[in-house]
Amino acid sequence: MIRLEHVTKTYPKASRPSLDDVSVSIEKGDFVFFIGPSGSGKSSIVKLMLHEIKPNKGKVFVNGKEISSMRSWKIPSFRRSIGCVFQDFRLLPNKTAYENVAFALEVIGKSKAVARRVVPEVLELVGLGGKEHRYPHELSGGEQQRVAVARAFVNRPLILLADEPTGNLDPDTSIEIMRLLDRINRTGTTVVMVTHDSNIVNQMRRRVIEIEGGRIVRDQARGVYG
Ligand SMILES: Nc1ncnc2c1ncn2[C@@H]1O[C@H](COP(=O)(O)OP(=O)(O)OP(=O)(O)O)[C@@H](O)[C@H]1O
Repeated sequence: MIRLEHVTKTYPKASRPSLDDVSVSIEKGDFVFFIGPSGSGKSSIVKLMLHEIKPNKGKVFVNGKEISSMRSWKIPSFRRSIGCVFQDFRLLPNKTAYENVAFALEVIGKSKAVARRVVPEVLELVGLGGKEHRYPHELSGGEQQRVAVARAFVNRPLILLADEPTGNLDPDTSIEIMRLLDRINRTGTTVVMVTHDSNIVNQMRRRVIEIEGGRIVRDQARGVYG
């Protein structure tokens, strides 16, 4: 599903690589945590997977395609095929929960009729039934993140990337968001999550890949934070 082959990434003006000869393979349906100290290269891995940055050396394969050589006009639709959730939710502030989720369908050309059928379903799934018409500022942080998860999942992506999705949430709310990601994973979606949250990692007991100084130092099935 996702494969990095000997990937090295050195940002312009940097004196040393942020990722140094990283190779990793993530299968369909996996649930993977990327952990490691601040600045170790975790977000850079997510950015490579989304083709937001390009490797200096090595190859990145997503869904069987080598994305490092993808034509630029194909990149927007490629990105839309991956669900993304971030620490800061990134909802559109002037759109309701319903509209935020419906917007993800609109941009891939789905009709309003499809949105009317699918959006309430997915908002129900994330536990926001009845709050469809609230604006982000009328929702708690946890609820906003649920909207973001609904938006990421509404197109039933094969891959969901989550960069510190619980970073702004309290422990109980974080666990609720993890339950959702776990449910999504059980539908067959591959979930890749960057986190500093040791409790979450220790509770979930999924694959843990630890990065330090741009290199993979541990790759453990059913791992702990360490
Ligand atoms: N656009 C950039 N230009 C130059 N250097 C960058 C850029 N983005 C990241 N870096 C550097 O690359 C290294 C890895 O950064 P990255 O954001 O991948 O780390 P991270 O593990 O996600 O950190 P954190 O946990 O703090 O979010 C850091 O040393 C960072 O300073």
